[in-house]
Parts: sequence; C-alpha cells; structure tokens
Amino acid sequence: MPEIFSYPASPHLASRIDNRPIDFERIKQATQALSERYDYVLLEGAGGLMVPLTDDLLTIDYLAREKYPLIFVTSGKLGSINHTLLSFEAIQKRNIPLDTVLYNLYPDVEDPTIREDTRHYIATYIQRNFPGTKFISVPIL
Ligand SMILES: Nc1ncnc2c1ncn2[C@@H]1O[C@H](COP(=O)(O)OP(=O)(O)OP(=O)(O)O)[C@@H](O)[C@H]1O
Ligand SMILES: C[C@H](N)[C@@H](CCCCCC(=O)O)NC(=O)O
Repeated sequence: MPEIFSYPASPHLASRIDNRPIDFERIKQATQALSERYDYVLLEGAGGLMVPLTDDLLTIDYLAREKYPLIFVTSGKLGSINHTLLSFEAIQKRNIPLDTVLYNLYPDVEDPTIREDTRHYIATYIQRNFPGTKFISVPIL
C-alpha cells in the first residue's frame, strides 16, 4: 500500500482532500518489486471499475494502460446482473483480458433464489461471451 489517503472515498476525491496527487510511479515500483518476489501479484481496485483515480483517469483505464488482466468479483445481491454485465461491456470495449470472475456467495442473507439464478445467469453469459474466462464461486469463509 504505497499510497494511502485519509478520507474513505473515491481516490480522485481522497487525493484532492489530502491535497496530494496519487504517485502512480510509486505504485508501479511497488508492483514491480512484488512481481520480482512472487509468482502472482493481486492489485485490488478501490470500489468498481469506473471509479476515478484522478479527474481524468478511471480505474478501468489504468488497467487498460498497464495491460493488466482482470479478476472481477461479483455476487448474488439483487442488481448484480445489471452491474456485472455493464462492467463486462466496459471491459470488452477496452479489450481488457477477463481472466476470472469470482462469484462471492457472501453475505448469506441474500435471497437464495435470486443468488442461485444470478450465479447461473452470469456463468452462462461468460460461457457465451468470454470463452476462456474462469468462473469460480467463492464460499463463505
Ligand atoms: N466470502 C466471504 N466470506 C466471509 N466473509 C466475507 C466474504 N467476502 C466478504 N466478506 C466480508 O465482507 C467484508 C467486505 O468484503 P470486501 O472487502 O470483499 O468488500 P468490498 O466490496 O471489496 O468492499 P470495499 O470496496 O469497501 O473494500 C470483508 O472484510 C469480510 O469481512
Ligand atoms: C471507501 C470505499 N470502501 C472504497 C472506495 C469506493 C469509491 C466509490 C466511488 C463511487 O463509485 O461513487 N474503497 C476501497 O474499495 O478500498
């Protein structure tokens, strides 16, 4: 975590509140250092794909610029189909490789009928539109 800000909000706002621009070079160097030590390095985005990192750079465009493959996390909450398929549209438009979709079964309080249908719908959509993308359900730990 080479870049931490004080206010829990979108990065573009958090950095404005702290009056400190995000140092992308520091993030790049930290990622490179980890890549030299480990086989895999996971970078977690703050919020969703369209979250602004700066007033001119969205998280999804940072991914595209750095040519990172994407692991997309979704869930069975009502509204997830819409949110997930809109994200897929944005991913396809930028030719970002969609390596894996993780379907988070947490929280358990969601409607199991909706959660199971959402899981099936998204898994089927990926088979049809993203051949080669892995779909993995994440159990409640
Ligand atoms: N599969 C799971 N099993 C058990 N607990 C979970 C699971 N997934 C998420 N949680 C719980 O929910 C919390 C929030 O999950 P997570 O950090 O994935 O949310 P998020 O959408 O990334 O939130 P934020 O964008 O604020 O980081 C976790 O800290 C954990 O306590
Ligand atoms: C503070 C939140 N928890 C999150 C940032 C979410 C920004 C959302 C911006 C938006 O979509 O309106 N941070 C994070 O995922 O580390």
